[in-house]
Amino acid sequence: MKKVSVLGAGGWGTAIAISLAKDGQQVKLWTRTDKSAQNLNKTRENIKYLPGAVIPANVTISSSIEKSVLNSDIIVIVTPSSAVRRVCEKIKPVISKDTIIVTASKGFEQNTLLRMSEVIQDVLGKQQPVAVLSGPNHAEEVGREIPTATVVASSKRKTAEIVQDAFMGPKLRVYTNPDIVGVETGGALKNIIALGAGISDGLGFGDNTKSALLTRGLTEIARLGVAMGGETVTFAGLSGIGDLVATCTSTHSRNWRAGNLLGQGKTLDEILADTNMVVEGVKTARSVNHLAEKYNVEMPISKQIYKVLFEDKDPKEAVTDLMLRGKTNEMEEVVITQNAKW
Ligand SMILES: NC(=O)C1=CN([C@@H]2O[C@H](COP(=O)(O)OP(=O)(O)OC[C@H]3O[C@@H](n4cnc5c(N)ncnc54)[C@H](O)[C@@H]3O)[C@@H](O)[C@H]2O)C=CC1
Ligand SMILES: O=C(CO)COP(=O)(O)O
Repeated sequence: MKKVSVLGAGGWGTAIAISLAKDGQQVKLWTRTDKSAQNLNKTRENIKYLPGAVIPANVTISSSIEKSVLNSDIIVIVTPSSAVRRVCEKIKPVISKDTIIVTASKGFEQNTLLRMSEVIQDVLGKQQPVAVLSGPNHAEEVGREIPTATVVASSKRKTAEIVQDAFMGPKLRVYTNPDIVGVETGGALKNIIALGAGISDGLGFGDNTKSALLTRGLTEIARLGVAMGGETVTFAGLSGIGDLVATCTSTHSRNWRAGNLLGQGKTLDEILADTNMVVEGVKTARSVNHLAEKYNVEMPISKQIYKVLFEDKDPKEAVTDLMLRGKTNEMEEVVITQNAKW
């Protein structure tokens, strides 16, 4: 049995805590406010973020982050990506150098453009063992114990395998992968394409359109991911195409839902004001606008979505611009890499 702390009690943090507790781990779940801790303790249900899933008795819920991480073997950080640095700063004085830190948040840090695992090592040091958990994993389904598969990536095989053992169970199958960059970028970048898939559905377009968006979206995700150091083949796996399909085709997805409303004519401000949930793709679209420039890669779909989000571009005009973009060859610029190994 492992002692696992889950930091962040939104939908995904709650589902992770439930899944780990059902597999027999000793779980502590940290939530930001006293009020939220009291409510979760009283109802044993996260009514705001994951209604309908019972939080087992072997999950200890607290609003004290210090108490929540004390003596843990594994700490899973699953707040919105914008809060990951602050969370690391808070736990730094209390955690051991051997504790494995897992990031389950999908995004980049806005001002530094760092991946979440890089943010963690920036604060806690390069020696701290770090892993990334990412895959097609809607909290609503994991919380209801619907069979799901996911990936744990780490530069150290032992670290990945410890996390794999802790999470693996009859309802959650866990694969390991040495390609931390590929797994992490796939999980973050698909949120932008999910916004696009939602826009397409909101505009009343069809399956052909969405399939084109996903396929060409995957091309540009892999293009940037490989430029950042990821392996081509990772984007064909669960954290690449797998998560892209789950997110772009599901009404569970907050990114798809936000895009759908944009396609129907709502503004971004209206949409964000109307939800208490995090829509990571919005901030990621900003980061990727800079990352594409930094790595000198073409990301036409992400670029048009950026314009719709932040430059008031009419989504229909964005689609026309994508359709009439300069002619190209499907096989052009395909870069095959495979370097990451243990
Ligand atoms: N919901 C899902 O199915 C999945 C979500 N993720 C990722 O997990 C991360 C968290 O998402 P969800 O759990 O869905 O969030 P959510 O939208 O369900 O709820 C957000 C949670 O974050 C908390 N929060 C907000 N600001 C915070 C801060 N500064 N410090 C600590 N907590 C803060 C809120 O109190 C709330 O509990 C995101 O990066 C998301 O992309 C990854 C896989 C699946
Ligand atoms: O990452 C997810 C599923 O794997 C959840 O996606 P959303 O953040 O769009 O809900």
